[in-house]
Amino acid sequence: MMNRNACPFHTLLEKAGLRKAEAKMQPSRRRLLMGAGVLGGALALGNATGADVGTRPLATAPGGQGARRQKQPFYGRHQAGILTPQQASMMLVAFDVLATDRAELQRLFRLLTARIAFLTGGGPAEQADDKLPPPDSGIMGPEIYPDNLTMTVSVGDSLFDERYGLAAQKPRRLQRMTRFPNDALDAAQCHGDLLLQICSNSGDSVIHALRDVIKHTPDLLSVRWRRDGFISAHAAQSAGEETPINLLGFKDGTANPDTGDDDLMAGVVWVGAGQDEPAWTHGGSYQAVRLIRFRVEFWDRTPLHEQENIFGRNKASGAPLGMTREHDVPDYARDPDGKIIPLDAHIRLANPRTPQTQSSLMLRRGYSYSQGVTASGQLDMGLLFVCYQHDLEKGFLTVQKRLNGEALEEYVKPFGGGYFFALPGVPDGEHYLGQGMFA
Ligand SMILES: C=CC1=C(C)c2cc3[nH]c(cc4nc(cc5[nH]c(cc1n2)c(C)c5CCC(=O)O)C(CCC(=O)O)=C4C)c(C)c3C=C
Ligand SMILES: [Fe+2]
Repeated sequence: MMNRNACPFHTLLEKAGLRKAEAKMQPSRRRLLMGAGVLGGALALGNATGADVGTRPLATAPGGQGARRQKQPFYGRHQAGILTPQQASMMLVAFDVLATDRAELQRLFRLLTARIAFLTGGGPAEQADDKLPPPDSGIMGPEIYPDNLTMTVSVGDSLFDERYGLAAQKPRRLQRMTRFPNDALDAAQCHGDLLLQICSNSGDSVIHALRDVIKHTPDLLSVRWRRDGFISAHAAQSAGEETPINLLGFKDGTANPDTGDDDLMAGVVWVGAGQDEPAWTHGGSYQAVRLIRFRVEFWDRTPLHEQENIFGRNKASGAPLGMTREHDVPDYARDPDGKIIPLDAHIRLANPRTPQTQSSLMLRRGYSYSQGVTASGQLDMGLLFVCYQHDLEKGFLTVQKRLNGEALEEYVKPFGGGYFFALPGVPDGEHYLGQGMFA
């Protein structure tokens, strides 16, 4: 077999960051283990560089009280919840904005900033006169624990219509999601002026955070659609070291770019000065959300080798077909006819790993969903696909076009979602989310 290190093609890919996740795996696992010994229960992680705390692995995998005290700093150059290692519970909630003018919209963003800063930091639940409705729902008791909560705010293309005079400030690639050939979009579960991605160690903190926001914004926000998601508690507690398994039984997230590599994140995830985008967008990211139902009954009757050929990976280990370890890197140049990994395998279409397709990299942060049964009596479960990229067209749209017609389509049905722009972070307590839009 050819020595990969001597191969100029691999050297190029490595330079381009494609193999860095693998290279970084060992030190990051070592830090995790060291941290577990030193810190015991997890505590707040610093954000000294101003970068998203997710660029550093969580120091430990706490349970009980430790987990409830785990905190993701709110202030920084980027919002939390993007590079942050995936927490166990998530909710996507899309809103229509009811603000009647620009000043009211600014009030909304100030209010959201204040609530998120409080909820993610924790503290005593607000009390009031018992003749008034309690300010807090009370579902977490008298003390609000941070519980590793992140609340990531994104805006949709419709926020930049005529209502608030923001058209000139619209991120250049932000657009309304349109139908792909395999989609069956339900209008009631698509789009939104504003999207909140709420993630936490537990479902009750996620619900508490949602109820808090709704309680504070009755005249400013109206829920448009909502979905709850989860990954296994075990994968979540590993702080990014163990890849979650999706509801088709495959590890999902293996080949994500390394969130600990700041240069790579600057090129893949964050909008920056090198792009033809309004200055206020720098530090933000394009977010594509797709609600995808799985035909699990049909999938569970599909032979294993067919399932594995559809993804191009071994089901148990997550390794690319023909390889042994999950983070082994497929070598498509050595398999030009798809004898080992079929040419229409999901991973091969999604990322052909050529220098030309390097520009379509993205960071995926998907969650499973499961809720009852469909009208036709099938299990209603699937994937809340979420990905972040610095350019929606080069990232999600290009990859989705390559995936159109893939073998996996027989088993999945996208029915909702939308495209959003995740706002840049809030540098300090003097600023608020989205402030740059109003400059
Ligand atoms: C447009 C982007 C993508 C959509 C939509 C998408 C849907 C989708 N994916 C899975 C399951 C897996 N995806 C995997 C890898 C993978 N998927 C995308 C993009 C989209 N997937 C990318 C860019 C990649 C990485 C490819 C690579 O770099 O090699 C995998 C393999 C493991 C992994 O790397 O995560 C699985 C499994 C489902 C079920 C799904 C729903 C339609
Ligand atoms: Fe995928």
